[in-house]
Amino acid sequence: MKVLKFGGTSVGSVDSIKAVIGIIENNLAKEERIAVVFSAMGGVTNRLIEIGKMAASGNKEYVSFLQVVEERHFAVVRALIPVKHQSSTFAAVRGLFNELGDILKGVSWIRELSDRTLDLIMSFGERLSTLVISEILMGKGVNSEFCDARHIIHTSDQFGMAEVDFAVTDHQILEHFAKSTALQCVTGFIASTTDGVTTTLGRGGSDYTASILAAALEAECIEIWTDVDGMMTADPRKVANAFTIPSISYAEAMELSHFGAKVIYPPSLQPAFAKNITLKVLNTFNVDFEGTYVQKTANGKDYAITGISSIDEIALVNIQGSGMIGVAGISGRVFTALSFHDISVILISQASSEHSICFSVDPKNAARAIEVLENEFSSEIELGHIDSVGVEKNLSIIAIVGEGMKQSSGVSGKLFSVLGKNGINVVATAQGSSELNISVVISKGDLSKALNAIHGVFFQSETRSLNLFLVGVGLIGGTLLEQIKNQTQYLREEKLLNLNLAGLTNTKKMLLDADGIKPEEWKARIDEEGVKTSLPAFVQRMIELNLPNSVFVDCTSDKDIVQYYHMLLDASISVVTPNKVANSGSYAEYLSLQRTALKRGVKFLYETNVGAGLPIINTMQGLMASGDKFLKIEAILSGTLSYLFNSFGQGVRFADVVREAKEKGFTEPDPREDLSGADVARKILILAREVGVPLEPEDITIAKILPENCLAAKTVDDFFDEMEKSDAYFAELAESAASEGKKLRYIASLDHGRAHVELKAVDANHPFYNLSGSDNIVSFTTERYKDRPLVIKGPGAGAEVTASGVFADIMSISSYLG
Ligand SMILES: NC(=O)C1=CN([C@@H]2O[C@H](COP(=O)(O)OP(=O)(O)OC[C@H]3O[C@@H](n4cnc5c(N)ncnc54)[C@H](O)[C@@H]3O)[C@@H](O)[C@H]2O)C=CC1
Ligand SMILES: N[C@@H](CC=O)C(=O)O
Ligand code: NA
Repeated sequence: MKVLKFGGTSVGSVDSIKAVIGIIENNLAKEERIAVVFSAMGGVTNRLIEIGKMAASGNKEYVSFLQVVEERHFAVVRALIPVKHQSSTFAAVRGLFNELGDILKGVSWIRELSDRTLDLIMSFGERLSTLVISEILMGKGVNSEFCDARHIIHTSDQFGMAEVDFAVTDHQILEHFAKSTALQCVTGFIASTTDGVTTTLGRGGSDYTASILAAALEAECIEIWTDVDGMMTADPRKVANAFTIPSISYAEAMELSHFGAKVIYPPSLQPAFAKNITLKVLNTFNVDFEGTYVQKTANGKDYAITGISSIDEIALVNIQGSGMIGVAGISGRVFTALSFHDISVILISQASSEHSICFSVDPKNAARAIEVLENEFSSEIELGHIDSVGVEKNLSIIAIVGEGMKQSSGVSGKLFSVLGKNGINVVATAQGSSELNISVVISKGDLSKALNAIHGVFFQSETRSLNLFLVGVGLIGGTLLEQIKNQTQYLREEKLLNLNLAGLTNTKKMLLDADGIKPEEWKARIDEEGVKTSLPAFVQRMIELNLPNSVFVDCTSDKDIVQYYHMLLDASISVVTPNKVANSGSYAEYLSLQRTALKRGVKFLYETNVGAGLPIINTMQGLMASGDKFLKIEAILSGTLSYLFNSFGQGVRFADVVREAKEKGFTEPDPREDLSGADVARKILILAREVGVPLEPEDITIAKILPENCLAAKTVDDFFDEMEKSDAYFAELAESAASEGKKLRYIASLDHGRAHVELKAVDANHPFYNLSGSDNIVSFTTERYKDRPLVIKGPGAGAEVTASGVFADIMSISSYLG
């Protein structure tokens, strides 16, 4: 025996009822013994309540509202019952509406709507839907019978939420089902007193009906047919990656539903749970989908938790005072007083200091809760033993639920760590000793971010998202987008990582889209949908979006962008950049960025500030962290200058090589920065700071490469003109080195806390002699690398290597965020 229950959406329209009939026929074809329970057509119960209230208030418009409800049922009859059988069904439906019309007329006369009358009015919803569907089945030749549950389920007269008399009910159900072999189409939600007065079963009432039937008939299974794919790991409207939980225990289902998951209402399934009856939650609109099995014990688990649930809005009440410490009975009084006033408590937390108790309630009860407690503890408050009672609003609760928590350690660590890394403050927390549920109270504004971030870390085999916001789509930014485009599939399939480009700006236009901008579409989309660029607005919008795992990528050489780094890091958004401006300003600025990132638990990564993609900064940070001491750094840090000195000479003009370097993407957006030595100075300054030497920009001595006329050039074009004029000067530079068998090298060094940059001619014995192309080289002499220095060498400029260095920083943030 199997009991099938179809909810309001499943019987809400002609099409959905067709699907329901198909499901029933399938079951019958398998020769399964089944019983079916129906809710009222979607929305009808609420409409009937509204109509009842209108009638009671003397509003005559209820009549036309009722006609609309009637027409909905007629439309189903017209569509799904063969014409020759329609008239009897029309007559029966009309009969019910006449009866309901009379009742409402009475209500409008006496202007009173008691709970008892309301139950009677509501009962028409299920009576109508069930009657119509049983007629449809009969029209299709199915041997079926309409069963008005008021004849078999008997209850107390607690209208609105009547209590079932199981002894009588079970007996009547067995008797009724023994009488007939026809398929029983049973009205959900409704029942009656032994005197035949109509009652209803409260929230989840139709599930309750199915559960009562299944328990009495000792069914093997209840199928709850609804409009979603079973119970999900999280609310899919809030977490796009949520997926169906294949198997869940009664206890877990109970916890999830307590915290807002609305697919089933487990308390109403208690009779079935008590008899270990399996429950399946299935989708009427996706019949072949497996759905969720709810059983006493769930089948093997793939994850440490089973699901995440939340309550969007709660208020947190806090009562505290030194007079509470060690005093027995305080919490007893708090909760007795609340329960006496019917205030339901959602979560309770008390620190072991006993100095305060906090609990959360529905915000609409918050003011009353305070009043109740202030009354209860008025004398303690007067004596100063209890400070006044406080309330905090605009909060949400998130609960992670799962029996698997019992066996695995580190679940709460993971929860709090992901919240911390996303800058989400935990206001209160509670874990029951059953270890089935850990709940956290957070600010309402962080709810969506928190749900997505938590879902990402606990359901890792589902794809996680990193949200990228890119500023500057020039050479490096553009190449980065190209690399991301080419890697999207690999990252998704192999690393289960979705790089979601959530925002993009160039100097003209900007575009933000939390759902993502495909890298291959960015140009077209920014053209069509972009709005005028404003960096403050971009940053503000990013912060407002409050997406989890957000990363700001600055691929500009903008000098004013730095001020936003602080704001971003402070909002727990990581920053990745090849732009050296932030790290080469004042030391105080450098330090403050480092500190803010640390404080907020996010990352500020800038590997490409020095040597482009070469692992220079990471290597230094690793050595520093593990306690090595830097004694000396010597380095060639300019790809552009390296290329120049490797290429010019013997008839090749200096200005032409500079042009080539620019075309190859080695130079700064303004090549004067490379040739003036400024770029190298910034880099050695950054390296000095990385090893703890607090230098300022003016502390670096820079040897000049260019003659005065070039340095004085006002524009980049003038600069090239001046270089052409200085050909003889450069030829002389190259020749004098070559004549001694030497090569020119622009070497930066840090020694005994002093940094300088000089132009040297080095011979073949010098370790920096053998370089080619845009090679950079750094040589670290440290306490651990004293006899032979640690050397890193390779191309230190260019679009591909720089963009891939930025990409690697982004990837390291993704691993950090887990
Ligand atoms: N080219 C290379 O080999 C390396 C470059 N870098 C650094 O990478 C950064 C980018 O360099 P490139 O891509 O070569 O420069 P680029 O000039 O080609 O690109 C920068 C882009 O940013 C845009 N931009 C500037 N300010 C902006 C703002 N406020 N809002 C929006 N967009 C803005 C510009 O219009 C330009 O399109 C620079 O900071 C550079 O120092 C670092 C390591 C190596
Ligand atoms: N312009 C720079 C690029 C890397 O920072 C260089 O030439 O090295
Ligand atoms: Na680097």
